[in-house]
Amino acid sequence: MAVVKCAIELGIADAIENNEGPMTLSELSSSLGCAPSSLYRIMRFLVHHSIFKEKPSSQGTTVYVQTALSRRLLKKGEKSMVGLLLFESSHVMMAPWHNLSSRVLNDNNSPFEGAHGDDIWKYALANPAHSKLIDDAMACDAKLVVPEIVEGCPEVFDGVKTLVDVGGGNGTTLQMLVKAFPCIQGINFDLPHVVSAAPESEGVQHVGGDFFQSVPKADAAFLMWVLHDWNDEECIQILKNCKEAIQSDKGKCNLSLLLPLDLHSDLRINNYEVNLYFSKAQYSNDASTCTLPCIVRMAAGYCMLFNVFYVQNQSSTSACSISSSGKTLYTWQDS
Ligand SMILES: C[S@@+](CC[C@H](N)C(=O)[O-])C[C@H]1O[C@@H](n2cnc3c(N)ncnc32)[C@H](O)[C@@H]1O
Repeated sequence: MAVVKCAIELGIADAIENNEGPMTLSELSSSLGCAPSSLYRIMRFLVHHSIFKEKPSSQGTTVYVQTALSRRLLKKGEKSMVGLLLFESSHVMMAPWHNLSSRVLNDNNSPFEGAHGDDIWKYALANPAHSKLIDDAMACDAKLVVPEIVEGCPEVFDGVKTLVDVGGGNGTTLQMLVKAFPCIQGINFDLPHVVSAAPESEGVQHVGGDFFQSVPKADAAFLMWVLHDWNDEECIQILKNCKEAIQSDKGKCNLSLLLPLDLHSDLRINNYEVNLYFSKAQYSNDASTCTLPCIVRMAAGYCMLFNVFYVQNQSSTSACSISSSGKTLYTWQDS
C-alpha cells in the first residue's frame, strides 16, 4: 500500500502516459526529479506485483511499460482509482490496523473507534477533509461500477420513475444512472454534512437525513457500499426503512445479502446464481423459481454483496438460495 501510494504521489503512471510510450529508468527518474537508485527499488517492487511491466528496448536497455493496472494510478480519468487508494492509505484509515489485536481480544471494540474515538461517520462530520476523501474514494469506485450496472442489467430500472440512493455519498452514482435512464428522477439521500458538500446535478435532488430514522419516498431504493458498514440489526433497520419508503403497489426493491467469505470461500471462484423462490409465482409464467439479474461484488475481501432487484408488487418471496454450478451453497428462509 505504501509503495502504491508513493507511485501515485510521484506520478509514475502519469509520467509514462504523458511520454506516450515506455521509459527507461534514467528517463523516468529525470522526469520525476528523483534519484535513479531509489526509483529502481520502487519500480522493482511494482513490476514484481505486475502493476507496471518491464521489457527490453531495441537499444538493449530495459524500459517500463504501462499496464491496465498501472493506468488505475493515473491521477485523472474515468478509470482512475487514485481517490480510493489515497483514502485507504491515509493516516486516518491506516491507524485502525494498529489496533487489530484489541479488536480480536475484545470483539465489541471497533478498531476505528479505538484509534479515533468516534465511528467513521462522526469522525467525517468533525473532519471535512476526511469526509471529502471518503466522497472522492466512493465516487471513483462508482465511476467504474455504475457503467457495468447500466450495461449489464438495465432492465432492473424499467418502470422506475423515482429512485432514492440510500447513503448515496456525493451523488456520483445517481448522476450516472439518471444520465443513462433520463426518465428517472434521482434522490440522493445521505447525512446532512455530506449532501451539503455534494455538487448540484440535473435530475438529482440531494436530501439530508439519517437512514436509521427514515428514507425519502421513491419507487425504488438503491444501496451500494452501505450495508457492509453495519451489523445485522442495523442492516435490518435500514432495509425496513427502505421498504417503508416504497409504496407497496409499485416500485422495485433492491435486496442485498452479505456473506462472510470464510464460510463460503468456494463462492469466490465459480459463477454465481441467485434464485428467489416465490410463494406466488407471478414473476415467471409457470415456474415457481426464477433467476433474477444479480450483481455480485466483493466487499473489502471478507464478504460478498449480492444485489438482487425484484418487482415488489408482483410476488412475495419466501426463500432465497445461492447456487454455483448446480450446487446449493446458501439458503435463506422467510424473507
Ligand atoms: C461507503 S459510503 C457509500 C457511498 C455510495 N453509496 C457509493 O457507493 O459511492 C457509505 C455512505 O453512507 C452514508 N451514511 C452513513 N451513515 C448514514 C446515516 N445514518 N444516514 C444516511 N447516510 C449515512 C455515509 O455518509 C456515506 O456516504
